[in-house]
Amino acid sequence: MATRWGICSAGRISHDFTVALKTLPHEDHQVVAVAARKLEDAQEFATKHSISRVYGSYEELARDPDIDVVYIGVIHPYHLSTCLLFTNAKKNVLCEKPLAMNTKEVKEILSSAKRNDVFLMEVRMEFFPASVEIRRLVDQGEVGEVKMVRSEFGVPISHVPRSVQKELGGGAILDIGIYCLQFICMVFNGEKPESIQAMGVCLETGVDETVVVTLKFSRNRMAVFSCSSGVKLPNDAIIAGTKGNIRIPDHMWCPTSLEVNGKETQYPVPEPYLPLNFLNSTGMRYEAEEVRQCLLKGLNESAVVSHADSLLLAELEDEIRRQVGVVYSQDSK
Ligand SMILES: NC(=O)C1=CN([C@@H]2O[C@H](COP(=O)(O)OP(=O)(O)OC[C@H]3O[C@@H](n4cnc5c(N)ncnc54)[C@H](OP(=O)(O)O)[C@@H]3O)[C@@H](O)[C@H]2O)C=CC1
Ligand SMILES: O=C(O)[C@H](O)[C@H](O)[C@H](O)CO
Repeated sequence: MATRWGICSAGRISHDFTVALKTLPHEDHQVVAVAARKLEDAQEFATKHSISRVYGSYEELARDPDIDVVYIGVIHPYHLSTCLLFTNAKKNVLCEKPLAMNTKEVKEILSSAKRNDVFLMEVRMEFFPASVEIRRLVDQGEVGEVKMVRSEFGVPISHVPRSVQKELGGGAILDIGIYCLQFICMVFNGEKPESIQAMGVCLETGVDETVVVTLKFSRNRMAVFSCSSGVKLPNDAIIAGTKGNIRIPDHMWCPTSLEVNGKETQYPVPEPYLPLNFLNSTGMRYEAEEVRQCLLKGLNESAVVSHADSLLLAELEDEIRRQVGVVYSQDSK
């Protein structure tokens, strides 16, 4: 029996995720419905992706009994409301990053998933083949004890309204710095840092443009990352251990190659059948398959990206924003 997906929103990443799903066997994954705020947007999306069921509201999708899991691709400020809508409708959920605007919202989402006994996961980078290999190398001590992790993600996206306008969830940390945090948490296996120091500069809109963060972990291990919505950075990452290192040479948030002690290996993702909005988005197919496997086993969370992982990420995001001075309206509700 195929896993039947409903797509919430007809936006850019929803397009990419749908393309990613179509790279998987049809007998395993089927996109059966799409919902958007405007019916015409959903209809246009459905035509492009040959989706049979079309809804002009998220509520109609929530009422569709033939959906096994909903992919939420709305912008960050609407992750809470849509996660609550679908979990309360007993729907399993894969929600885009960041899971929500702050820790309080994440806790509300996680408790709703638990109360409704449904699966929920935040979109993360852990499932790319290159990320799977990184986890294997680190777990097996191939570079010795990891003592230092460095990462960066900078792209000039000040022209993207949702990346810079506070009411749309703008800010580098929640949009792109989150990948650096995910990477660090992945390498250090979800361990909470002993201390964190952040410094950043903000736009006139009150959201962070560029942030530099240092994290100290137990056993004198360190991590540092920088993110910026104002400039392009090399966007590589390195994991330095006592016996060697692993380097992600480019686009560390959607990795397709690794250099292990200087030896490079490619980990390609499938070619898309339609042009993508974002780099290497077909790599999201691997997370979709993780969802399917979890549902087949009757699990409500993935062991690879657990609810505790999402909670830690939100707590780190909150602390960085506190130190940098970024406050969203959602923080005072
Ligand atoms: N995993 C990844 O690689 C990526 C993840 N993302 C994440 O995905 C999410 C969406 O990003 P992206 O696709 O670029 O966003 P879009 O700007 O394409 O918006 C996505 C959808 O959000 C809804 N929306 C947009 N603006 C508003 C608004 N002002 N009020 C209410 N609803 C609105 C619309 O839904 P509708 O169609 O129903 O009208 C829209 O289609 C973000 O949270 C982002 O962090 C983004 C890029 C890559
Ligand atoms: O998740 C992402 O990859 C980011 O949202 C986008 O890549 C970034 O905002 C550039 O559009």
